[in-house]
Amino acid sequence: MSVPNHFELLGRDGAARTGRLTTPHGVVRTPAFMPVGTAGAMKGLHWREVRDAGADIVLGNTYHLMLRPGAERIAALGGLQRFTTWNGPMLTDSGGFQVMSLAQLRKVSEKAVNFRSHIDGAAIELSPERAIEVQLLLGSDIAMQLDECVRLPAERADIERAMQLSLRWAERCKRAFEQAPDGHMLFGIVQGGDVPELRHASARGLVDLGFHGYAIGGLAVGEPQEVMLAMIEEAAPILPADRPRYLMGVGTPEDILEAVARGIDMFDCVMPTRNGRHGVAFTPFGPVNLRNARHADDPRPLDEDSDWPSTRNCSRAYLHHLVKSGETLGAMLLSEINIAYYQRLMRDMRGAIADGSFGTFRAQTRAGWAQGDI
Ligand SMILES: CO[C@@H]1O[C@H](CNc2nc3cc4c(=O)[nH]c(N)nc4cc3[nH]2)[C@@H](O)[C@H]1O
Repeated sequence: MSVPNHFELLGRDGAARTGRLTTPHGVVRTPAFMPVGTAGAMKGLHWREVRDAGADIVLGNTYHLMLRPGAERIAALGGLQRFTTWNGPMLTDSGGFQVMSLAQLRKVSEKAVNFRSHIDGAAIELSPERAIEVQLLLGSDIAMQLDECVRLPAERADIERAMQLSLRWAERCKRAFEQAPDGHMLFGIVQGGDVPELRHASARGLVDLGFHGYAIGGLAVGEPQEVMLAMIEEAAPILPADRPRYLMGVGTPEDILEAVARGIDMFDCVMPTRNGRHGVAFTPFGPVNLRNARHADDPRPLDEDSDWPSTRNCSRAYLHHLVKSGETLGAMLLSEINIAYYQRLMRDMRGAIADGSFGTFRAQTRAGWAQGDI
């Protein structure tokens, strides 16, 4: 039985693509950046700011939400969209990655991953079937398979073991997802570390199973950018051209630009909000650290040409003062400024791909970042 396709390719420019992904809660324009609302909130922002900044879809995490407030409780309260009042498309990660990075005393077996909650030490078992059950209870529009993500560098034998386990878990997730309501999607996740032939085997195995979309995982885990980009080049051409491709956990504006140039459609990363909370703004001329004393008397805004009010109106001196004073408003303003910058980058890439000028856009954008902040 073929898997329904909710993705429509609208244009291509080289390997770069622009399209539309239709979900039960709305349409997602691609290339798309998904702000990360891990535990059902976007740190430092109201949902209306996330929406106004141009985000079509946000990400939530199974691991966090199943531990607190609990998947059954969110289902009883109407599902994640109603519970959070975001009310738009949502993608949920399956928990595989968070278990590896957050849980204590975790043990991976064929059956499941067993761990103790980092919140209260409760013993938890997360199987492929439970990971799907949780995401169906949350009601996310796009669910992710349960997988095992190996941090790099790693031994080839361990990368291969985790890749093969993830493929077997992909099949179990696909079976468990058969009861999902119409329109909801399940993405497989390509593993294989930094080993090309393991990336090929993983991608081919997932395509043989058939998914609504395909994520490339096991990256943005400490490897150099050139390794990440090389693994995209190994995996992307094997994935169906008419289905969405999602690079998990990525990344900086440059990572995203270069991944779009290699055929990636969807991204998520904590960087815009995390760096915002640490006083760093993303701009067309590269990152600007507002903690730096050089901003103390600077009346200029971060970018007078920006269409985002805070970026165009707040002086660097004010942002520097807020950050140095530890005012909450500093973290809030820089988080919205960064989310708005990422969404503007995605919007500009969609336009450049649509009119065949992505190559020029890529060169001009990189030149702006290289110029640095003056
Ligand atoms: C380097 O910065 C740290 O790393 C994270 C971003 N990097 C990342 N790589 C990921 C890989 C996977 C994967 O293989 N599978 C599943 N299911 N989810 C994933 C989620 C991922 N996120 C940030 O959260 C930050 O803490």
